[in-house]
Amino acid sequence: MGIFVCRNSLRMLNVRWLYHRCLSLYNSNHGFNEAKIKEKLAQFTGGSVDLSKMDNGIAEICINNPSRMNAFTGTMMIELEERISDLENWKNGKGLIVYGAENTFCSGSDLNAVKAISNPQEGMMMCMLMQNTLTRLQRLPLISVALIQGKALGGGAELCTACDFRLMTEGSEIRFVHKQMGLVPGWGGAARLIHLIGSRHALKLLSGALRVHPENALELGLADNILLGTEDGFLSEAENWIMPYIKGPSDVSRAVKKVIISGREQKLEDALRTEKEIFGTVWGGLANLQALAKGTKHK
Ligand SMILES: CCCC(=O)SCCNC(=O)CCNC(=O)[C@H](O)C(C)(C)COP(=O)(O)OP(=O)(O)OC[C@H]1O[C@@H](n2cnc3c(N)ncnc32)[C@H](O)[C@@H]1OP(=O)(O)O
Repeated sequence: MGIFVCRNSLRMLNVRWLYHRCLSLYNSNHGFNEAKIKEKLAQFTGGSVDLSKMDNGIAEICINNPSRMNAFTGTMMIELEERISDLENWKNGKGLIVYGAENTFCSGSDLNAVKAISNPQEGMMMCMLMQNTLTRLQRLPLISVALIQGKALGGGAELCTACDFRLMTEGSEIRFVHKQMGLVPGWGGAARLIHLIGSRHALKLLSGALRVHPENALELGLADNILLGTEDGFLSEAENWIMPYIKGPSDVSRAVKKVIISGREQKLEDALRTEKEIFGTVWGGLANLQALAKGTKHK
């Protein structure tokens, strides 16, 4: 009996380890040394990444470093990874809102940290850590929304592309300022932007470091809505906006997000097979049986 329990726990651990390897892009095979770059980043302190999970199945991540326009210090990059890990293990979650403290989104990476790790090796490690984290954010079985107030600059612009939807408030802007810093996006923002708006528009935004205002973002398909309320009401407006998409039981809502992830990321045949597997998790499930028993109509 003891051996059976032990074997089972080992299998579960193995499955979880494999699951995390699949969700992440880089591991030691790619020359990525997570412990080493985290040790380095831990030297650049300040700010925090705060997570709150609510009973209605919506979580909020607050990028919190207002004295530097919510720029990501080293410790904040580490914390973001920890918060995403936490959300990966939150089995009742349905939605996620990512926003910045004090009415501005995020001004990218902390320039003090950038200066101190400007050698290419460490820059690449930081880039791999952030790509891993943002890819895992994008692959969460939660419907995610970036609430953009004020400015989303550089890495902040990249962060917002890792969410499923973007809501912008009046006067806000998304701007890939990398070129003006002698850089290109490194947190996966260019690849995601091309998926969102196509390579022609993406090229304009990156090569011109253009400011994208809400109306323009709507036209491009980069933003999904413009919020017109007041500063203290934007978070609840974002919650209301996401509600219709996360209505109903969490297993069904999470299954919907999972079929979208596989359809987006896999080749058609693989995506079809994955869709079948996910279908099998909801077919004959409680929500399915209840809908059948009620004789649900869709008038
Ligand atoms: C792969 C990732 C690539 C990247 O993310 S590279 C970083 C890209 N971001 C930037 O270059 C942003 C540089 N900052 C700016 O352009 C301006 O500060 C910004 C955000 C337009 C705000 O302008 P203002 O409203 O006039 O405010 P301000 O300049 O006085 O800023 C207030 C305080 O925040 C600081 N701050 C803003 N962005 C920062 C950053 N990324 N890293 C470190 N500190 C940053 C700024 O230095 C100022 O601090 P202080 O009050 O002078 O002590």
